[in-house]
Amino acid sequence: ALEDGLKKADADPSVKAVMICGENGKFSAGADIRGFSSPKTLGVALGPIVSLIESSEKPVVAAIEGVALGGGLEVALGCHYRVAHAKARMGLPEVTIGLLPGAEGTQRLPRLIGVPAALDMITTGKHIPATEALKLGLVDEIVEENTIEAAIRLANKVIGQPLGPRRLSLKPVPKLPNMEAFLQEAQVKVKRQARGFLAPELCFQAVQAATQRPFAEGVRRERELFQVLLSSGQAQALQYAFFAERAVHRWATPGGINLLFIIFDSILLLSLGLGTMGQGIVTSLVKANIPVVALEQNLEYLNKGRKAVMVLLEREAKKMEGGAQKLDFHNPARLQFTVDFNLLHDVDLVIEAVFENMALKKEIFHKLSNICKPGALLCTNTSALDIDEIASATSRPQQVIGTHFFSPAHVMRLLEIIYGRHTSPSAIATAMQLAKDMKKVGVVVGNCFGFVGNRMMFPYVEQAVFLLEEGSRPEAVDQVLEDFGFKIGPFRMSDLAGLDVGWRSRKGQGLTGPSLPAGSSARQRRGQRYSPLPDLLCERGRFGQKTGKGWYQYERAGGRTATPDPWIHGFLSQYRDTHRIETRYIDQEEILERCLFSLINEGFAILAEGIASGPEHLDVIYLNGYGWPKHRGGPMFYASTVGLPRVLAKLQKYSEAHPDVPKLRPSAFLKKLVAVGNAPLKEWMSYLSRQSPKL
Ligand SMILES: CCC/C=C/C(=O)SCCNC(=O)CCNC(=O)[C@H](O)C(C)(C)COP(=O)([O-])OP(=O)([O-])OC[C@H]1O[C@@H](n2cnc3c(N)ncnc32)[C@H](O)[C@@H]1OP(=O)([O-])[O-]
Repeated sequence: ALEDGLKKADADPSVKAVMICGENGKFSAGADIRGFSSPKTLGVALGPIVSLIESSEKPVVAAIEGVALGGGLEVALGCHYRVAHAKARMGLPEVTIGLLPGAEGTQRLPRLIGVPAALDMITTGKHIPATEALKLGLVDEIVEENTIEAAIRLANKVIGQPLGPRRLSLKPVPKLPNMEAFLQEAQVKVKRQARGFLAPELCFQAVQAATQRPFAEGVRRERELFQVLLSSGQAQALQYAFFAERAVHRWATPGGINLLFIIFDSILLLSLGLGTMGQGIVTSLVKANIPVVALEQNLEYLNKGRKAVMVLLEREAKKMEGGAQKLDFHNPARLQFTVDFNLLHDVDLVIEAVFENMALKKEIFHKLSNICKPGALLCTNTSALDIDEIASATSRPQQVIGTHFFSPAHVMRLLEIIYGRHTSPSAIATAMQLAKDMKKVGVVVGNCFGFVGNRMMFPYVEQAVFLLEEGSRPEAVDQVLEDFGFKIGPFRMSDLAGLDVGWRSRKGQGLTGPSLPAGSSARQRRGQRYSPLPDLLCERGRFGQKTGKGWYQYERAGGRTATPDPWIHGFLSQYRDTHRIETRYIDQEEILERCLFSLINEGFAILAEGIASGPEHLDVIYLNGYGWPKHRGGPMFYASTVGLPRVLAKLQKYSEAHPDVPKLRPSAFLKKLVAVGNAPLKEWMSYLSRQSPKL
């Protein structure tokens, strides 16, 4: 249609100028991402149209409203002028779906805004607001009112003016005094951050080509690189992740009720507890423009919490400077701090964020149930505690719901929304809407120990520790998982989070500490293999970064640079001697498979139990809350690419070698999927009996 329209306009002498706009207040979100899974190469098809626009003998003006993303922005780059609405956003997000801007965008953008800004946009895929686009020279004008009228006004004004200087393909790439050095440094940075993810590096190479070759040759290079990415497998993983993230918005209750939208105009939200988690939650709420009251039990904690929240908010306000949105946190109508429990009477929604202690949480929920107005929703921030037990302390269990935020809560996008036995559909819908307003990815999951994310993490960490017992070292295990694409391996992660957290929980479960029955075997609990290694480290005060020592050593307490610790190596070999464990060499394949396949195995058990609605939900949780490398699509998608028969065979092998580790025993659901012939991921759920789904 675009091509036809342009040709008609060119051929019609009464047409003096052309304006291109989108429908319904959106310019374009780019190519249909679903189209990339077909072998057709859309980039090759769109590039010539962009060239056609640029070569028009009549001025072409883009009227950008809403979004101009990917191929949409590339179309706008072919236009001679660009007018944007002040609220519009622009970007070349192809990198985030494993591709590059393949419609000549990698060649035109650096010519328009210079190499540093173009590289930044193309290798990160970030969306920028119109105000920033104006500063960069990406658009010629921004308007507050009717963008289309403004674009037509501009088109009329420029009729007759020479178009040569407006054709980006004819412009040289702006020179930098130190282009070579700049590119070298940029490439190192891109490589370091990519960790095996191809698209950012190939995006870099395409922009580099723009600096080294004439336009037409640069375009050829861009197409070659695009084809490499299209067939890399990574693009498929990222495109799967894009749709998986949207699929988690669709959920249903056992009765089949699916409520998507609950609109709240003004909610007064109370965040209870101002520790690290509470501080992050309050910051996120303020950023989402939701009026919030932060409550603490005494003035000392309140003042400490308030100070920390203010620091976070000042930092966020700085980041948002120049943007359309302003943070309004000095206004007491938007954010107030209090120790007055009476304010509970008026709030619509409470997020309790005190520390993980069932007795304390129940006491608070009993109090909330008595004080809060009848419709108020009561959320508990917990990473493992039983929602039903917490709800049992109230007279309104249908309004109690778990909201598992991830630390730091103002940064991490994931929000596990945990549905108890009595939670109502509207409570779930409200929590999902809250997640959306907070720009988080809400995933509805059932109630079980550790919910989805942590429950899958337990066997992964367990295997990592067993591997140490058998002969590996923390840095060797971490290296394998970091090479796979995780930002940090399990031991670095454990040092960061604090070993004492798990220790407290194990003591609470009677797995270690004073409540452990006398005469318990050192390496067995309840008939299963158990490793006391993390407990032994904690007993020696090695809590990780906070104490300067954990699985690694650090420069000081609170230090962040992990160095392998000879003490740990000696301790491990002594431990193996004590327990008569023969040290063996463990190769990278075994490390990777035991850690990942045990985690995936748990995922199959979770699906079979109806704790999550589908594999996409598990993947979204891992991609947004656990640092799973995006270009591998999430653990369940990864399992489907490895092939379920292989995952099963390996689990069987490791399970035979370690019969006292139940988490290595292949789940019945995995076996069934293999038995029916390695079913594709989108069909998995159809093989489950729908007798008693929790979700
Ligand atoms: C090589 C050739 C050159 C071109 C390359 C490209 O352009 S690559 C592309 C470069 N472009 C991008 O990467 C942009 C990707 N898109 C976005 O970033 C966001 O969707 C948004 C900012 C446009 C709107 O955010 P929002 O929070 O307001 O809404 P929302 O996110 O919930 O989406 C609503 C519905 O639209 C759907 N859908 C959206 N876009 C696409 C698409 N391109 N395709 C297909 N579908 C798409 C989405 O799945 C959802 O469907 P559902 O679940 O209702 O059935």
